[in-house]
Formats: sequence, C-alpha cells, structure tokens
Amino acid sequence: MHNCTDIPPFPDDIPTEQLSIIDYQLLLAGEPSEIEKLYHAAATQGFWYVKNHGMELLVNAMFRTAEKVLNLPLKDKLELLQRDHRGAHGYKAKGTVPVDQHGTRDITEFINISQDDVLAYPTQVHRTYPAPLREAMEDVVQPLVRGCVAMNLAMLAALTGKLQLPNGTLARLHAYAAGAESCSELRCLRTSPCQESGRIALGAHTDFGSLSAVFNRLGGLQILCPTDGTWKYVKPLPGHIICNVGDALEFFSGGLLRSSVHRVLPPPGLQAQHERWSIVYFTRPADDVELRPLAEESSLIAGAAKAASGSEKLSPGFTAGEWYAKKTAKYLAREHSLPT
Ligand SMILES: O=C(O)CCC(=O)C(=O)O
Ligand SMILES: [Fe+2]
Repeated sequence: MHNCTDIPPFPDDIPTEQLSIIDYQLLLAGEPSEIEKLYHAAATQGFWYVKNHGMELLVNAMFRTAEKVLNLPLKDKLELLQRDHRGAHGYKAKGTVPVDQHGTRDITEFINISQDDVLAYPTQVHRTYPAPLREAMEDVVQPLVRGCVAMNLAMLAALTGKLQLPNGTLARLHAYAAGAESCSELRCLRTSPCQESGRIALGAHTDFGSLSAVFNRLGGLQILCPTDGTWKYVKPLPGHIICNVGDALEFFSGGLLRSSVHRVLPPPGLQAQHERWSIVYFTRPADDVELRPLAEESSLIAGAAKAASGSEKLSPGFTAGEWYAKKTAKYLAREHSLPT
C-alpha cells in the first residue's frame, strides 16, 4: 500500500483544494519568487506541497517500519500508551477520541516518536520504543527526522524574512539547548478501511506546533477552506510532502500565518477499501517558549497583532509546553477507557 502504483486513483469528482507547490531546492537557493510563494500559501491556505525534498526512499522505508510497529499485538502497543503530556510520545489506540457531537469515536491509531529520543538514540530522553523502531532507528528514523528538521528550519528561515523578523528569530525559538526537552515528534498513523459514509477517521483540529510535514499515499485529509468554509480534500501527489502551519506560528506571526483546521476522513472512492497509512513530522517550539506575537521584533507583526487586538487567540498566555499539554489532555484522559 506504500507503493503509489498499487492504489486506486484519487477520485477526480470530489471537492479538492488546489495548493501551491514549493520546490525545496529553489527555496534552499534563496529564490525570492519561491519564498514569496511559500509565504503567500502560509498566509492564505496555511497548507502547501513541497517537492524535490530528496526524502522519498526514507519515507518508503519509514512506512514499512510503521507497518511493523502498528502490526504488533494490541497488548504490546498498549504498553506504549501515552501517559501525560511528557508521555504524549507513545501510542494512541483507535476509538479513544469523540469526533462529533454524538460522541462517535475516531478510527485512527497512531504512535508518536519523540524527536529528542530519535536524535539522542541510543540514549533515552523520554521513553523506550518497540524493537521494529529501534532496529530502524539509525538507518531510517534518524535520517528522516534530520531531513525533516532541516526542511522545516529552511521554511522557517524563509518565513522569518517575510515576517520582517531579524535573521534567525524563528530558528532560535525551535533550538533545543543540550538537555532541553522539545515536543517535536514523528507520528505514524493507520486508519482502518471504512466505507461508512460520513465517518470521520481523525476529528477536526489544528496542529499544536509551528510546521507539520505530512506524508500520505491515500486521500482522506481535508482542510476547512478559509475562503468558503467548506471541507475540501487535499490530493496526495506522488513524491510531494503536504506541509502546514500550526498554532505556534499563527501566534508568533500575530495571525499573519494561518493554522488551518483539518481532519481525516476514510479514503474517498475506491480507495476506501484500503487501510490508510500516513506519517507526520511536527516541528514544535522549545517547551519554555511563550506563545505570543513577536511584536517587538517586527513592526509588520506588531501591526497585524494590533489590528487583531481583542483576539485572545493570539496570546493564549501559555508556553509551548503548556499549550501542548492542554491540547493533548482531552484525549489522554480517555486512553484508559478503550472501547472493546
Ligand atoms: O493523516 C493525515 O493525512 C493527517 C494527520 C494529521 O492531521 C495529524 O496527525 O495531525
Ligand atoms: Fe493535523
């Protein structure tokens, strides 16, 4: 299922959001039109594709690793359960989170792998992981996470300039001093096949951090379109990463960048009979970074934050670590009452 040629095509008759495609190599070369395209996408839809990232082989290997991990017996996976905000690195079983007002549960399981643990491996920072992950750590997980860190830092650097912040400002908020803890992580998700119409696999949410990079093969990801308020699919394109802005970057930018609401439905059309796998890498600020507009560092951001004044949304009064804990608390509380 991880080979794009094996899967039924994404239907061409469903509402689909057109996203900009950013060429990672042009971005690295500092091409002004590419940087402008990225900023525009981040400020309007909050989502875009990235091509020419050079990580496709690692991504395929990570899908194979994810399959081995999530195919472990449920009792082994339950030993990896997320426990609290610190232990949000770990396993979330399917059926633990209500996805609508009737209390219908999600149909997606996932495991969160802490970036701190990956980069420090074999030293353990937060927790241990099962054998299939440990075995792939050096050849697959570490190089993939390093590639994602580099890509997201390159995009943050480009956005730093467009937000008229001094060079290095956003990078600094995501630099984890030696020994400091971060919430950045790699997530592997599996959604059971489902042909029930209207079923939601993963409920509507925004991402907590600054930037997310989504690798998927089958459709199902939808964004709430900012212009007309309707749900639109994001079509997976072979070799392309789907990237999006998270809450932290919306706060830092005084609302200039958009953390868009999204959700996952079972794959559309003929794809619905297949299991859906995806991998997401989340870049999050260091735990102690305060979430608020960076108004002192940029008059552009100061102006935007002022124009949006009254919107508590932009200064929630939390650090990144507290924000993450608050947002995860809702489903961590339910982990121990799994439906059978
Ligand atoms: O599976 C996907 O395509 C997206 C998953 C997602 O939005 C998330 O895990 O935050
Ligand atoms: Fe998400």
